[in-house]
Amino acid sequence: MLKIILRTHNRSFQRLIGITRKYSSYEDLNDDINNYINVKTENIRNFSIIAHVDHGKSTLSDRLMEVTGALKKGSGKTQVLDTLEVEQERGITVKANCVSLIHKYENEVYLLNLIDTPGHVDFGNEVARSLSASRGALLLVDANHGIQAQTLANYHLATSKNLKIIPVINKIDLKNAHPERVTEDLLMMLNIDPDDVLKISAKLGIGIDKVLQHICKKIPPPISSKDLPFRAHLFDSWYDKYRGALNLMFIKDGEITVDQEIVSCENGKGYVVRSLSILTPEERKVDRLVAGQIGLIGCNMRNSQEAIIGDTYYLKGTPVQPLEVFKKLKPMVFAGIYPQDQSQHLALKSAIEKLVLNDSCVTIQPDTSPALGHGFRLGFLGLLHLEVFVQRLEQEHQSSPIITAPNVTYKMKIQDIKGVLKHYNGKNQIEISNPKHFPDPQHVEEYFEPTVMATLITPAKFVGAIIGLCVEKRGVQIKSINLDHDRILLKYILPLNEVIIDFHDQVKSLSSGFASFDFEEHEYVSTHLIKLEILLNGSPVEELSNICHVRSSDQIARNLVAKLKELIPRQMVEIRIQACIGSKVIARETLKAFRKDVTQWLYGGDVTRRKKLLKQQAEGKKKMRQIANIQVPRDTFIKVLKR
Ligand SMILES: Nc1nc2c(ncn2[C@@H]2O[C@H](COP(=O)(O)OP(=O)(O)OP(=O)(O)O)[C@@H](O)[C@H]2O)c(=O)[nH]1
Repeated sequence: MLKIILRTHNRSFQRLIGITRKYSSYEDLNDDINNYINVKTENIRNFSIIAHVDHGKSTLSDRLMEVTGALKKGSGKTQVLDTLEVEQERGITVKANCVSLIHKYENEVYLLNLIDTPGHVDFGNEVARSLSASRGALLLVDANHGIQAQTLANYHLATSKNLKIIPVINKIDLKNAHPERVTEDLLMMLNIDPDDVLKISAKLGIGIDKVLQHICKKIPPPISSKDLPFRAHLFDSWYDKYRGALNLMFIKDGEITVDQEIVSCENGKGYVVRSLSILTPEERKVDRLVAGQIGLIGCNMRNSQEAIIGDTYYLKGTPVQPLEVFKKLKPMVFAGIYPQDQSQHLALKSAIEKLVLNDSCVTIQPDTSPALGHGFRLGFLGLLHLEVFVQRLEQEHQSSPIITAPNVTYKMKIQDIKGVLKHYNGKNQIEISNPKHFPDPQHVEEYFEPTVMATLITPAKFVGAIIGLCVEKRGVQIKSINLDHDRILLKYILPLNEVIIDFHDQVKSLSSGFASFDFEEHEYVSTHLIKLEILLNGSPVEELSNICHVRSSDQIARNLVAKLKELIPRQMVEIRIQACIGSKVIARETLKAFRKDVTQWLYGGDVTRRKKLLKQQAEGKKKMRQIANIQVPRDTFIKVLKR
C-alpha cells in the first residue's frame, strides 16, 4: 500500500517537473548540483522573511526547507538556520542566514534563495542588508499578537526598497489566534488587501505549499543579466580558520569561476577565487556562480578587515559601477572590553577582529585603564547586541573578557573662552562616550544627549503602566493612536541612555509580554549631565565612573555603593565607599574592618606590653588603608562591571 502511494507521489512529481527520466524524487532533484547553477534567471527568487521577534521566521524557514527537500522531514532539527550557539541557546536569530532551495512549480525548476532575518531591533542592520539582495519579503505576523512595532518598522524598510510583500499570518493553530482580526489590521494599518493574506501554521506545516506558490508567482526575478560583466555585492562575511574570510555575495551580473581574479571596488585589491559554493544549507561546491544567484566565495582573504560589507567586486580588467553602499549604522552604546589577564591581550584582539568580520557594525578603538590594563572600547547598536557579541567571543573564540559599564555618546558645547578652548584643541564642541574624558563642568556651556523616537504598541489595559515607565525615563509623548478596539500605539521621544539598559525588559514585564517596542535614532537634545565618580577610601576608581542625568544620579549612586559593599571582601581596614559628583558625596557606605584582637593571648601582665601591641596594629592598619584601593580583588571590578 505504502509503495503504491509512494509510486503515485513520484509519478505526479515527475509529471510536474517534466523531467521524467532524470529524477525520481525531490531529494534527487536537490542532489543534482547542476539544478542550482543551470536554472534560468527568470526562475530565481531572492527573498527575505521579516517579522517581529518570535513571530515564527525561523520555524517557517524550517518548513520551507522540509517541503523542498533541503531538510529531511522528521529529522527532529528545528531552527536549522540559527546555526550559532548563542542563537540556539537564546532561541533568537541574531544573524541573517541564507539557504538556496530547489523547487518545482508549474513544470519549471525554481531556485529560491531564502534569507531568514533577525527580529530584534538591535540587529536591524542584518535585515537592511538582507533586503538589499532580495526582491520580495514574506511579512510574517503572529495570529495571536498581531502587528507589532518591528512588523511596522520592517514593513516600511521593505517597501522603501520596492520589495514585493507577501503578507503571511502565522500560528493559526493557536487557541487564541485571531487571523480575521489581524487581516483587518493589515488592511487598516498597511493597506494590505485581505485577499492577498496567507494564513498558515509554520509549526504544523499548514499552508506552506501556498507560501511557495506565492513566492514563485508573485516575487519578481532578480534584475540581473548573464551577458553583462561580472558584478557581485558582498553582504555577509565570516571567518574560517583554514580558508580565511568567506564572503556571501549576491551575483548581480555575469558569471564567475574558480581561479578567476576578482577586484574590490572599495580598496582596489585583487583576489584569486579559490572556492565557490552554494548553501543548501550545508556548503556545496560549485564550479561557477551566475547572475541572480547568492553564493559563497572563498578567495584567500587572510586579513579579516579586507572584507567590507556592501563592497562591489568585479573581474580583473572589467571595472564596473559599484552597487549600493550600505548605510553605515552608527553604534549607539559603547563599552570597554578588557582581557582577564594582560597576557591574553593579543588573543582577545584577534578574537574581536575575527568576530567583527561577521558583525561589521561593531566599532573598535584601543583603550587603557589603570585597573584593567590595555583593552578596547567597542561600539554596539544596543545592549542585546553587546551581550550577544560578548557571548559569541566566549563561545566561538574561547575568550572571556571583562566588560565595563555601557555608555552612549554625549555632545558638549565648550565655553568660547580662549584659555578654556586650548584644553580641547580649540574645538568648542566635543563628543565623548567614555566617562574618563568627561570635561571640567566649569568649561561646559551646554550638554546634549542622544534621544530616540520610540514606537510602543500595547494592549489598552497596560497603557497606564507603559506611560508611567516612559515618564520615569524622561520620555516626551508625541502621539497616541488607537489602532483597533484593544490596542494603542504610542510614540515617545526618549533619552537613549534610559532605553539601552533594561527598558525593553521592563516594557515586556509590565505588559506580560504583550507590548512591543522599537526605536530609531532621533536628535540630540539639551540636557543636564554629571559625572558620577566612585571613590574607595578617597581614591577615584575610573572604571566605575558613570555619566548620567542629574535626575537619575542619586539612584545610580545608591545602587553602585550598595553593590560594592556587598562585593568587596571585608579587610583589616575600614573601607569608605563613596559616590561623588565633583567634591560632593551623594551616597556612601562603609565596609567595617575585621577587628583582630592582638592582645587576646596576653593574660593580665604588663599594660605597656598591651599598649605596644595595639599601637603596632594601628600602624599596620594605617599602611593598609593607604593601599586599600589596590587591595580590592580584581574580580570585584569584574562583578560590578559585569551587569
Ligand atoms: N503554535 C505555534 N507556534 C509557532 C508557530 N511558528 C512558530 N512557533 C513558535 O514560536 C516561537 C518563535 O519561533 P521562531 O521561529 O524562533 O521565531 P523567529 O521569528 O524566528 O524569532 P527571532 O528570530 O528571534 O525573531 C517558537 O517557540 C516556535 O515554536 C506556529 O505556527 N504555531
